[in-house]
Amino acid sequence: MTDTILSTPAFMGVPPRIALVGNPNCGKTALFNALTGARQKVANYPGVTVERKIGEFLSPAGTRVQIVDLPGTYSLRARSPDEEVTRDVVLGRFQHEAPPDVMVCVADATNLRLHLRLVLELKKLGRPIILALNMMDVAEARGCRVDAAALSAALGVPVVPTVAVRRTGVVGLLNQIDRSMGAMAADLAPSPGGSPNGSPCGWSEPSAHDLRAYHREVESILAAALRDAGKPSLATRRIDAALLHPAIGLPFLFLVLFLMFQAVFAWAAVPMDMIDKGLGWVQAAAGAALPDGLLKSLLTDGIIAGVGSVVIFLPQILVLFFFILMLESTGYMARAAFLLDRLMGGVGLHGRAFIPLLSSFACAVPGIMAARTIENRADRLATIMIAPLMTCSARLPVYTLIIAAFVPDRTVAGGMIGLQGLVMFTLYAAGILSALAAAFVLKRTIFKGAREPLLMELPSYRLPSPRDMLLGLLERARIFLARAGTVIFAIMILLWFLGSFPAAPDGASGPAIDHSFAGMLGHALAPLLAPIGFTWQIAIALVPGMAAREVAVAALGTVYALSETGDALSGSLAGVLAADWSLPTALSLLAWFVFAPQCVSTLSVVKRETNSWFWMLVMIAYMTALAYGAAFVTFRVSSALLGG
Ligand SMILES: Nc1nc2c(ncn2[C@@H]2O[C@H](COP(=O)(O)OP(=O)(O)OP(=O)(O)O)[C@@H](O)[C@H]2O)c(=O)[nH]1
Ligand SMILES: [Mg+2]
Repeated sequence: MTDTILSTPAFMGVPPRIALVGNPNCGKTALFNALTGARQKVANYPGVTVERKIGEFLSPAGTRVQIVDLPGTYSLRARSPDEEVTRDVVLGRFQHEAPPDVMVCVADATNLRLHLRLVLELKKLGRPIILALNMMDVAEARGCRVDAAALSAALGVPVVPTVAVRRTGVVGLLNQIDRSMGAMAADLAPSPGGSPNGSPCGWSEPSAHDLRAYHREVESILAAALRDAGKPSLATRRIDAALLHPAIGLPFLFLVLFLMFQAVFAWAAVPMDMIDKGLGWVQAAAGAALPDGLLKSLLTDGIIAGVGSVVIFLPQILVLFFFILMLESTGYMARAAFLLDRLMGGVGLHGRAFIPLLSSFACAVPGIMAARTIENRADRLATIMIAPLMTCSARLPVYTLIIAAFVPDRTVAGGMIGLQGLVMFTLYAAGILSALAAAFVLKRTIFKGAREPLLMELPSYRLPSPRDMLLGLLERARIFLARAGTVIFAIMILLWFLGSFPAAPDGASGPAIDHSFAGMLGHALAPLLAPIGFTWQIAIALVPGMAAREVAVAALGTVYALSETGDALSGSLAGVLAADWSLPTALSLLAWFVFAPQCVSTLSVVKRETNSWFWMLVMIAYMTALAYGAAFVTFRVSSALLGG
């Protein structure tokens, strides 16, 4: 059989392609990761995967197989952009790609009544199908018993039980994939004319009548194969009785979010201090070991001061992601969406907008992409336009740096609440409230439309696996450090160059950076930013800050290191800022960062997802106006109050 696969014309040159198709949250991506060793995002709410992801594996028969992970969908009657991706890939309409050779339908064994309907819809396409009966561990625990052989006979497709998160059944699935490809190749050999690789013609959206017919067919299949339906999870019901309770639900959610910001400060303090000391030591050692000159300046002022000022925030990023990963993997995320549905509706947003917005706390790019799960275009655009107002993790270093420099580290409310954490919480709240306000305005002006109800499956609660949490955090650390080591590193060298050349003329007074290219740029921009209280050093830092938010911090590190007239940077960057800026300037810069248009990657993903330059330009314009206005008001009001 192996040989037939390898020598079959259909597979010559191109590897055979397999697609994972199924309802949302049934474990497709977990299975994809188990098969390919990839680390695609797996989380416990519907709508995690919103684009197609491609991987590869070697089948037991030695065939290199390409596998496509797809967004979850309930039917091929796609309604939202993520579902359209799945429909188009399955039907072979996606970017002129041939349809997959074999489809692996993934179904949640505990919810077959819902999941089998899609299997029937796919079967109608007349192409090879394998059913992966996933979540068998959960089914077993709930006393739900499915007879896989009877199910296979009733459905007419091979069935393989799996537990994707534990890789159970993966070998069985691989063998079945080989068998299905072998059978396909054997079918092909005698009649090369009837290519199953051609696009399946004759697909039409199932009508209401078809859907009813599928429903009846599912019932008769279940009658044959479901031995015991089992009981729904009691734990999930009990937890929901408390956490979705009208009086407890919202306060609990706010408590969780509040704790998250307190923890970002409290838990991260010690490791950050250690990194700070370590960096100081490295900087001093490098300074002492190297002779004065360009190399020493590049290393200590450019690289260590710049990149180091970003790396120090790693612990905070990890604490933030620890909370986000917990919310996502336990299943609480989908509950939070329901709890906030009323609030979202109040400003005209769709309930589904909650997950894109919460994801934007990590980064606006995946947040904006998650808006693909929203069917209505006006609702989707409104969500995309406000997503960058949520405070992304790259802004965390900027906030922390300024807070550390200007907000005293003490507790308020009788020692219960850290003041720095409270200020951080306020900044996040400012972002959230302004996003809601912007949505309110947008939905009443540009994106008018009736509000649609939120329909979303609530997943069962799950205990996050410590291993997955650890891997998830390591992945975040890797991404963060890789950025510090590549983008930020490169920009710092460039900035160091621009800040060091041309050198100051003989006999000039003041720091050399005043006479450099960067200094010229800063001084040129300064009049524009003077009304909002920014110094020329801030003006320099804002420009590379467009590449990535945290670069602004690194840039301040380098600019101030080069501005020092004495030896190397004395004391921490926060200390230098505290001495150089007035409090109104610091507050004004915080206000700027709450609203200012995001990094280049965010803007380009807005362009891609809306498929228009127009919305990207609108975003830049409205956010810049907001940022300038907010910084102006903050600077003027605080200057007046503080008599500055
Ligand atoms: N207990 C158990 N949990 C599973 C199994 N497979 C997946 N999960 C969990 O189910 C949740 C959903 O898994 P995903 O792989 O993200 O599901 P998906 O089908 O890709 O979801 P979408 O991308 O939203 O369509 C995650 O919390 C997984 O850890 C399984 O076999 N057993
Ligand atoms: Mg997925």
